[in-house]
Amino acid sequence: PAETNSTTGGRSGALTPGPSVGGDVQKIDVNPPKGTRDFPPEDMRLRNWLFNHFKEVSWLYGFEEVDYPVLESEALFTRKAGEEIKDQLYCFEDRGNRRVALRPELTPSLARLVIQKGKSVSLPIKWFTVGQCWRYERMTRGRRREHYQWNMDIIGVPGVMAEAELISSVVTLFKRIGITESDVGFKVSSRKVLQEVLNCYSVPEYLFGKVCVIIDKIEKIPVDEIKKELKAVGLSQEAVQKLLQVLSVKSLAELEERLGSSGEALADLKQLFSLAEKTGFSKWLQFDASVVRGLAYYTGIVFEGFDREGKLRAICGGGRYDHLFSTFGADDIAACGFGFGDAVIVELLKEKGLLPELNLHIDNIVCALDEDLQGCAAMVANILREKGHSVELVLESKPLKWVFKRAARVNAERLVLVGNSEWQRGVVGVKILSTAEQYEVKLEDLK
Ligand SMILES: Nc1ccc(Br)nc1
Repeated sequence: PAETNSTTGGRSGALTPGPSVGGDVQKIDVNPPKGTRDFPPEDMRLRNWLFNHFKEVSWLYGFEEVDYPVLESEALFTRKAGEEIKDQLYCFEDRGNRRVALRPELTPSLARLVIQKGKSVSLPIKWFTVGQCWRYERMTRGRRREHYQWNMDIIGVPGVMAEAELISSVVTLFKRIGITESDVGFKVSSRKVLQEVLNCYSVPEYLFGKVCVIIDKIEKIPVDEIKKELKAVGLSQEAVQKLLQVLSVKSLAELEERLGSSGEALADLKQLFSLAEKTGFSKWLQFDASVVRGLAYYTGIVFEGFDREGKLRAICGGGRYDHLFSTFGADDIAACGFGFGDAVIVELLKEKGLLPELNLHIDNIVCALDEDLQGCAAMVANILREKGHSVELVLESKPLKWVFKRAARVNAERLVLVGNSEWQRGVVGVKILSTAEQYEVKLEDLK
C-alpha cells in the first residue's frame, strides 16, 4: 500500500467540498502531494515531542543549531558514485534556468556553510539540524518522498573521540525515549578496512566511493550482481573475492588476523570500542565488517542503528567523511556526523508500545454568560495569559452545554464563567472540571 502517514496511518479521504461558486471552480485534491505528509495536531504533537528530544540531546552535548535552505544548487549532490541518493534527486531547473534540488541530505549543506564561514568559525565545529529531506522516487514503490532528519556533525576532530561522542549522543536519545540496548544496537565498522584491501590490489583512490556504494547493496541485491558491478568498475577477480571475504569477518581479532596489526582501521575500531567501554555504552555496539553505508563520501568509522528484532530499516546512520570538503574545491577538514530519520524510530516506538500519550491541554476555558460581557471575558483571558496560563476564550455566545463539551474537547482544567451579577461584585465563577469544585474569585486574585 502507498506509504501512509507515519503516525496516524492511512491517507485521509478527500472531502467533497460544497457546491463550487460560479460552477467553474475545480475541486482540489485535499490530500498532500504523493509521498508527502500533513501533520495534523495529534501528529504534530508526536513530531514536536520527538524533535524536542533531538534538540535537547544536541544541547546536552554542546552542539549549536543551524539550518539551511531546503532548496540547494544541484551541484552539491551530483557525486558520480552511483548512489541511490543521486538517482532519486528531486531536482529541476528554476525560472532563472538554474539547476536546483530539494536537498536529499543535510551534510553537503553543512559543508557548504562551513566553507563559506571559513576561518570565522573556531574549531571544533559542533552543529546540529532537524531538517526535511527529499527524494523523487517513482511512486511504483509507494514510498515517502520526504522525511525529517536529525543531524549532528563534528568538524575539525580527526580522532575517534568524535565518533564516540556522536554515538553516545544517539544512545542518550534512545534512553530518553525508553529504547534500551536490548531493543536496538549499533553495527560499527570502518571503511579503512576496505581501503586497506583495495590498496593491496592497487585499486586507484578515485574508485573508493563507487566500490563502497556497490558493497553497501550487499544485502539488497544478489552477490553475483555485486561481483559483476565491482568487476565493471575495474576490480580484479581476486580483489573482489578478498573484499567479499573481509566483509564476513566476525571480530576485531579475526580482522587483525586478516589485515595485520598495524592498520589504521583496526586501531580506530579498537580505540572506539575502548572509549565505549569507558563511557558505558559498549553494550550498544557490535563490530560488523559488512557495514559500509550507502554514501560515497564516508572514509573511516561508519555506524548504523538497527532494531535487534530485524523488522525495520536502519534507524540512523553516520560516520567519518574526511574528504568531502575537497570535493567542493576547499581544503579538506576532518569531519564526522550522523543522520537520524523521523519515520523508522516512530515505527520502532509503536512496535515497543512506547509511543507517548500526548493530549492537548489547556489551563482555562473562559466564557461570557451574556453577549454584552464578551469584552470582560476577553479581559479575564488576558489577565490569565499574562500570568502564563493558557486560555481557550469562547469567542461566540454559546449555550453552556456547548461550553462544557468544548472544555472536554480541549482538555481544559478550569472553567471561568463571567456573569453579570458576579461581574458587578468584581468576581468571576471558577469550576475545577475534574472535581466539579466551584467557587468565586476576585479579578485581582485570579491566578
Ligand atoms: N534521502 C532521503 C530523502 C527522503 C527520504 Br523519505 N528518504 C531518503
